[in-house]
Amino acid sequence: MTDHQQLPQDKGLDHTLELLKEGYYFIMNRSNKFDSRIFETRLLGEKAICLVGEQEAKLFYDNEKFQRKKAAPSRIQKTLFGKGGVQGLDDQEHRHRKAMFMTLMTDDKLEEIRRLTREEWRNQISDEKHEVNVYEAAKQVLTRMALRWTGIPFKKEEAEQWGEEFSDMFEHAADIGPKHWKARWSRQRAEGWLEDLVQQVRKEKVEVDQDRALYQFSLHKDPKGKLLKPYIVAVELLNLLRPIVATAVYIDFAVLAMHDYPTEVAQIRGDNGRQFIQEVRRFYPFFPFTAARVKQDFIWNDYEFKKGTLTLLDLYGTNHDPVIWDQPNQFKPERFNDWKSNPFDFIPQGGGEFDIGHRCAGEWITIDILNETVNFFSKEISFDFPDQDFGYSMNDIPTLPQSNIIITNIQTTH
Ligand code: HEM
Repeated sequence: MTDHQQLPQDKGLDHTLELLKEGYYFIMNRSNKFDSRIFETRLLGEKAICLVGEQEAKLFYDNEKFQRKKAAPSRIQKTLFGKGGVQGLDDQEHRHRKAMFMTLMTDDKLEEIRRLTREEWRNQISDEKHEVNVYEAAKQVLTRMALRWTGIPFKKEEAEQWGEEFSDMFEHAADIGPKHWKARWSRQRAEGWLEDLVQQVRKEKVEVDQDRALYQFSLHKDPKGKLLKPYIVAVELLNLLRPIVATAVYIDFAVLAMHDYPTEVAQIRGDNGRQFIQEVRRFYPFFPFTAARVKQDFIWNDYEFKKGTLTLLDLYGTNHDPVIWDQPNQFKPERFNDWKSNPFDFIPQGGGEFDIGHRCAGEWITIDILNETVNFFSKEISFDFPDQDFGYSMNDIPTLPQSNIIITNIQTTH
């Protein structure tokens, strides 16, 4: 018997099917039912603790209490993350690898992200076009931008194929059946291609810009002073390429927001784009939650956490937590006018610190891509929204507007 409080328990043998059915609402539904920001459930045959809220995020990002080793399910590793990448590392090894990513996030390199995004949107929609599928166009724009930014040589006609493979990894990560296998196959192909490229860079058989990720990752040394294995470099390059292309999901939602909240478009034109983008990242669903394991036994708020227990932090739920957000289910960019954020309240891309924690390495890149894109759509082109299904489901992960957002009668205005 324990003297500590019992965690509210989601009764039943396993709740994986409910997770698939309830999608983004799975943790919130139970948190509301138990009137508790912490509860216990069972997923994929094991006990899991679920957390939602700011204080709970603070707990989750405490490196003394949680670790990432073996936190991601194997099927997600084989599609979304890859094996041996930064997401699954801890402590000194994690800090060292994360620094490899964060040294790319300089003002100059972010400025280049903005310039390349602008250029590639202009290339994509250079002439008047009758109809554009925004999601598909965004993936193509971002694939070319990401390959250029990382310094990866490619032929123009190959870009679309690479874009499809990068997309398979995040579009079908949680699927079962043939789509899952397609995602695995895409990852294997992309890793193989990048591994070869890394070997060529090391043997100086290909000319590459030394300032770019391809070169820097290829020659990066681990804490023991050894070069990373080529397949690990490939996994980490995909940790840049894949999520840059995944930003197409937010782009699609940003254009949906331009349709659903037309008064806000005037605000963007008046240079209030940043608040609009932050609200897109808060309001629309993308990553439902993130996972870690208890590093060592500890007590928190009189609840016992046992070493090794899988623990999920609800990112979507925390971004819709009424304790943090006034009218969380309303789209209100002005809430960010005077917003004083801390590392644990606004967490669409994870919380905590960038350098010592697992917060998304590409958060600034994401904001810059969205900024340029929203500027392009609101200031450089005019277009119409034909009739289409603007709805999106809350149980597909990741979800998208049913129609992918189609725009017609596109004219450049500059
Ligand atoms: C589409 C927008 C994006 C979303 C929604 C997103 C979301 C996330 C989330 C939820 C995490 C995990 C946080 C955690 O487990 O605590 C993460 C980690 C990461 N993201 Fe992103 N991300 C996005 C864009 C990017 C971009 C553009 C890049 C790189 C250019 C990137 C690179 C990474 C890396 C390397 C990690 C692992 C960090 C670590 O484990 O220390 N992400 N992202």
